[in-house]
This record gives sequence, structure tokens and C-alpha cells, in this order.
Amino acid sequence: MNTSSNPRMDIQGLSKSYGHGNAAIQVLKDITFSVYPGEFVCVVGPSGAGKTTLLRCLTSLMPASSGQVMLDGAAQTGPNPKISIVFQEYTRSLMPWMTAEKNVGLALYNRHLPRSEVKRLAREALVNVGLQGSEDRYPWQLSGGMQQRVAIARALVTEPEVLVMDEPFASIDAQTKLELEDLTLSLQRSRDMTVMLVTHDIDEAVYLSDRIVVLSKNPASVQEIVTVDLGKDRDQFTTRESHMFGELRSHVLNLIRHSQAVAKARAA
Ligand SMILES: Nc1ncnc2c1ncn2[C@@H]1O[C@H](COP(=O)(O)OP(=O)(O)OP(=O)(O)O)[C@@H](O)[C@H]1O
Repeated sequence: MNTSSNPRMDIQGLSKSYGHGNAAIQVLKDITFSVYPGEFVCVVGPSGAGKTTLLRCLTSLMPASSGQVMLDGAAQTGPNPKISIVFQEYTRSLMPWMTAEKNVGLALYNRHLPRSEVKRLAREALVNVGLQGSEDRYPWQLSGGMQQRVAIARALVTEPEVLVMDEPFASIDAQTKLELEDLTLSLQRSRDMTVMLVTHDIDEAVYLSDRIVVLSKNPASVQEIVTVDLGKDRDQFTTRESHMFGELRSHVLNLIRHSQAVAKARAA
């Protein structure tokens, strides 16, 4: 990550309201931050703050009410193949009638590659997420963690510049979640990829991030951007036990508690 270089993604004054007229509810208000090449940024905030709305707007899955998102200096006007997305609900994002290999190959459908090349790339992507030997299995024959690995392979087979993940490990058991966090970190490091990940889990955010964007609520705006100076080499035991990890966790937790209290007082 190099914050002195040009941003890979520049989110400028993004606002979003649902509904119209008197019934309109503003969820995002003037969200502005940049993500730099090779950076791992997590977005956290109170429950229901608008984290998923933010990811949908910045990947153009949904139009923002105002503001814009720049990718490598160009304003985004629709979904961009340089950005891949991994959703929380792998059971709904994988095609149950397709094998793991076919699910991954699906991401390459509009590249007009020979079938043999799609097969080769899909198999290679599955190897990269530790699923060699499962290529011909269907999603329902795989554990939740394995299904999410397929979804990650499908997101990475197109070699995106930016990987956007919306609570990707929220429905995964605790042990597998740690493995998938480390898998994501190692894929990000080896490809020098830019990752933006939304999570409810503050420990996960501190463990994975170079910086954490903490959102407030009602409407969501950027409360603080926390730099995580834990170095590049992270380990589920030693990193999480370090003094700095504990301090960062407390700081982020306090920010979220504060914005939750403010939102509650405003609503009262
Ligand atoms: N399509 C929609 N139409 C109207 N309101 C919506 C829509 N999608 C989300 N909302 C509302 O916007 C607010 C933010 O929702 P969003 O899912 O973005 O928050 P979140 O921070 O991701 O939530 P969570 O913490 O539960 O994951 C919520 O009040 C939600 O009810």
C-alpha cells in the first residue's frame, strides 16, 4: 500500500436516500474516502448503519443519490469488470446446478475464451483457494467454508484490481472463518490486490486491515479512519494477542458505541 500514490478507488461525497419525497430516508451522507493500490480497507459501523448500501453504491449495483466513485481516476457509470464482489450469502450466489469449476468459469463467460482455457483458469483458481479435488462437486456437496472458497475463486478468476467483500465470513463457523481470513490476506498480498471488506466483527477488521473506515449511523458518514500499524505479517495468535491489537480493538469499539448512542439519542 502506498498512500502517496494515486488512489485506486476514490469515493467522493457519496449520499444515498431510499424512498421519495417526505418518505425519503437518507442512509449515506457525504461519504468520502480513498483506497490506495494494494491496500486492505475494512468498513465497520453500527448495525444497520448502511455498510451494504455503501458497497452496493460504490460497485454500481445500485445508483447513489449523489456523489461519485472514481476507479483509477475514471468516474464509474456502471459495474466495472476490474471490481469483483464476494457476498455473505454463498448459498444464494453459487448456482446449485453447476459444479465448482463451472461456477468459477461463469465469471469468464463474456471473455470469449476457448472452453479449454476457461476450464484451465477455473481449475487454477480453485487450486489457489485450496479446493483441488473438488472441481466436479456441486455446491450442495461442499461445506459452507468450501462454498465461500468457490465464491472467492470465482471473484478472483477475472484477476480484478479491486476485491469488494460484504461480510464474507459472517455465516461461516469460527475455525473456518480464521482460515478464510488468512486465505484472503495471503491472496491479497501475493497479488498486491486492493481489498475493501465490510464486517460486523471488529477483531476481524483489525486483523485484516491496513486502515479501517468507521461509519456513524442515521445517516452514515465517515466517523474516523483508523490506521492499523500491525505490519504486513499477521498471525491469528500472536497478532491478536499483541498490545496494539487490543488498543485498536478498544478504540474502534468505542467509536461504534459512541455513534450507536448518538443515533439512539437522535431517534428518541
Ligand atoms: N432497498 C432498500 N429500501 C429501503 N430501505 C433500505 C433498503 N436497503 C436497506 N435499507 C435500509 O437502509 C438502512 C441501511 O441498511 P444496510 O443493509 O445498508 O445496513 P448495514 O449496515 O449493512 O446493516 P447490517 O449491520 O444489518 O449488515 C437500513 O435502515 C435498511 O432498512
